[in-house]
Amino acid sequence: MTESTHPLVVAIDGPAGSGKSSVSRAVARRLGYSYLDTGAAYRALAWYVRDRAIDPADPDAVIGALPAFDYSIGTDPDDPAVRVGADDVTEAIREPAVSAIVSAVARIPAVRAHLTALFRSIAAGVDRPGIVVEGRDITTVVAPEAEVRILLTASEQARMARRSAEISTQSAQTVADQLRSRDRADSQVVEFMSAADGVNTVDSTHLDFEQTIGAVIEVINTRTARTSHD
Ligand SMILES: Nc1ncnc2c1ncn2[C@@H]1O[C@H](COP(=O)(O)OP(=O)(O)OP(=O)(O)O)[C@@H](O)[C@H]1O
Ligand SMILES: Nc1ccn([C@@H]2O[C@H](COP(=O)(O)O)[C@@H](O)[C@H]2O)c(=O)n1
Repeated sequence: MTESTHPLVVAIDGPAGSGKSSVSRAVARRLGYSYLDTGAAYRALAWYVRDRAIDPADPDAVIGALPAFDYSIGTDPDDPAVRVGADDVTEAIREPAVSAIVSAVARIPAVRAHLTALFRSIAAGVDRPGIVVEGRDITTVVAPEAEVRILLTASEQARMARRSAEISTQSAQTVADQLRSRDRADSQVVEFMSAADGVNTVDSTHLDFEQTIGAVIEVINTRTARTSHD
């Protein structure tokens, strides 16, 4: 067995509202790992484009905005602050107006290539022994060689109920419609509804939050024990 020189990568994908951010963050905290929310970068770009009145459906205009898009994110699970230039956009990127346009920005191949390179460089540079990276294409595109790859899923009904419990400013029906339409748009671009070869599925439909964290850590322990014996 040789000493690893790069942080152990735990890649987690899944549909909207499956618990990727909250569970990944909690798992990273428990294991003393870094945490990278890749959706935050797509959201921040959508926020930036909107802020500058650029049409998110115009790929050339969005690509033209990339060189000046000065993005940063914290990888400490206790402080994953998101900034664009001097603006702290941690809260703003969660607004429904950003959620409504993020899929249009995320479907542009040059945007995906730009952000994928950024994610890889952030993940390689962390100073903790591991990093949990979550999104839609982490197990398949961003880090297909990750030591641990997980599809975190839950039934549409469970995801909608959890999400609408968080959002008091919109009706349950509106929240459900938006979640469904974002998944539909995103799944035309990347596959995150079913697990790729070698990816472990954790279905949290009948698990509470704590049980889901436990199930993810169990996969990590199993996969890393196996890797260290290879
Ligand atoms: N197993 C679980 N049981 C109950 N609630 C959960 C569970 N997992 C996550 N949640 C809750 O579900 C909600 C959605 O979770 P989270 O925001 O982490 O999902 P997500 O996959 O990152 O969503 P999105 O892709 O839309 O950003 C949160 O309120 C979270 O606390
Ligand atoms: N790896 C990823 C991550 C996210 N996206 C796009 O960003 C949107 C927001 O992501 P959340 O995880 O915060 O919900 C998502 O709807 C996708 O459009 C992506 O394409 N790839």
